[in-house]
Amino acid sequence: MAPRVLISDKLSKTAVQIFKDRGVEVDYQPDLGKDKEKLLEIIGNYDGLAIRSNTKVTEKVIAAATHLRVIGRAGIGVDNVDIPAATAKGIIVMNTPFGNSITTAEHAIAMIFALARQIPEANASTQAGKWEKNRFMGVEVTGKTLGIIGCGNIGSIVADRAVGLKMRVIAFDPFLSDERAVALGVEKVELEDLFRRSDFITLHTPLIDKTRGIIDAKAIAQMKDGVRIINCARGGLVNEADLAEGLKSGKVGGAGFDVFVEEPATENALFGLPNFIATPHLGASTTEAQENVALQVAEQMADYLVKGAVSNALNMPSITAEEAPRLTPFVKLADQLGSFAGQLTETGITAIKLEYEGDVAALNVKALTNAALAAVLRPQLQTVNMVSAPAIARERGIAVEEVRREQQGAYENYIRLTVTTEKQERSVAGTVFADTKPRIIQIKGINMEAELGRHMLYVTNKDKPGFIGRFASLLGAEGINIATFNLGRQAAGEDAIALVEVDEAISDDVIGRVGALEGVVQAKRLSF
Ligand SMILES: NC(=O)c1ccc[n+]([C@@H]2O[C@H](COP(=O)([O-])OP(=O)(O)OC[C@H]3O[C@@H](n4cnc5c(N)ncnc54)[C@H](O)[C@@H]3O)[C@@H](O)[C@H]2O)c1
Ligand SMILES: O=C(O)CC[C@@H](O)C(=O)O
Repeated sequence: MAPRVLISDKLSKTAVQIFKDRGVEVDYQPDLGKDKEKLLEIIGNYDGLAIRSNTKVTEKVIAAATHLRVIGRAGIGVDNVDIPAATAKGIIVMNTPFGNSITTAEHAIAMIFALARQIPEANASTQAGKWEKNRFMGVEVTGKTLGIIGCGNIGSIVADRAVGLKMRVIAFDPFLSDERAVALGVEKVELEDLFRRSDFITLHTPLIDKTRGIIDAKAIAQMKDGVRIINCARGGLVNEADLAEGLKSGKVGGAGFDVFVEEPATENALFGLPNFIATPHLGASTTEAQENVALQVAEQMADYLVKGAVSNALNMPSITAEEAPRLTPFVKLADQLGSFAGQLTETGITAIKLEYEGDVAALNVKALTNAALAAVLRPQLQTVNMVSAPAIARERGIAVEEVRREQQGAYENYIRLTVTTEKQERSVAGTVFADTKPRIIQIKGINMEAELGRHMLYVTNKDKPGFIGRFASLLGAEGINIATFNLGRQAAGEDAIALVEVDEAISDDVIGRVGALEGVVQAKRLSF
């Protein structure tokens, strides 16, 4: 029977034709993304789901998707897809990482000009018959400083265009190498410096814990009077209430937003404020970009459903059909080791080393290394996948080393991942037992044996009596159920580690209070 794909958001008709040409049945329902109940009702009938951003692929949708094998995002951001839930169910999530980057960068540049010359307000006033020539005094962009927060795909294209406009371009991106900054013609700066020096600030990061509210009242206070702020990346990067205050007081001279905390944004505190320009998440909406992403997503999904070929997957490496059964548990282990280290890494990575020992060293470790690299980089780079990870690591000046030792040590097979940053070296090791379940067996040289669950808490502390009681009481008082509790320590009284699985995600408040417990050195929430 031919595989069936549901397209639940508005996609170029090119996608429909490509699916058909490649032997895939296709059901095009462009407004279904808005109808959550209907989606839940019918999703069980499909092998593939092609989406843009209107369809929210929640845990509930995935639970109802009894036959789903692949979700294809015609675009970049996959924050509308519960990737861990999809991964747990073996559903591949793919995106089209580059198809709309130029278009989105152009939207940001359009916002810069629209703000500099107040084009939307001048247009409305002129068409209202007012001819207010003196009201709309603009500024030139030539010679002005543009601060780019997040210099990845889109940020780099914005930089290139802005350099062409004779702007002075500075960028804050903790993962931007000095060499890449030089190649782009941008000056790499610290965030405070960027706030202090920029005439225009444009955001191009994913929305992650580190970037949520990266522009808030404190940041705005450090900026130049009259600064203009552009957000064509994700709602939530800028605190909307704080920006509203900035616009009202005149501290912020204007803001151009394509994305909002709540979308669709039909009401918002920013609407109607002086020199505030809004577009309804149009960053990717050009004929060219929509053709690109529709064509690419349909090709990728059809190739997977018909031939089993995997490309641009965010949760799966490229593996041939023959290798799959033996490699799969090790891919999962490599992904867990990388994800563990990546979530704990907060500064620029300089090197990543993978050591394979025992049986695993004889396998196609390339796929495993790629899986680990993608997982290490994923918290910072939304678009990274197993295919793109090695190139991105190279581009960012990260040295990747692979070591194989086929003789066995204490374990039949063993993978150790070491991440070196500008500040420290962190290693984590794991194995796969006969039950094919990956286990973490060593963190920072401390032995333990733990299975990783969806919601984990990682605590490092001084090994002193009383810690476990205080910790468990705090979680108990919050009604947080502990699923597994794994401990390890260097030696009595020295550094100790607790790796704890809990049944639900832990709030910022609770994680802060765990961190403040006596004896705790670090407390971090991790999700897998
Ligand atoms: N408006 C739209 O329609 C539209 C279209 C496409 C993409 N987007 C969004 O644009 C954003 C950028 O996309 P991209 O393709 O350039 O992604 P990318 O992954 O190529 O680049 C993101 C960059 O952010 C950097 N970064 C990560 N953490 C950071 C931090 N704490 N501070 C500063 N920089 C940090 C990364 O190092 C990376 O260079 C994403 O949020 C994406 O979802 C929006
Ligand atoms: O599909 C769209 O219109 C938006 C896409 C954009 O947000 C993305 O992340 O690619």
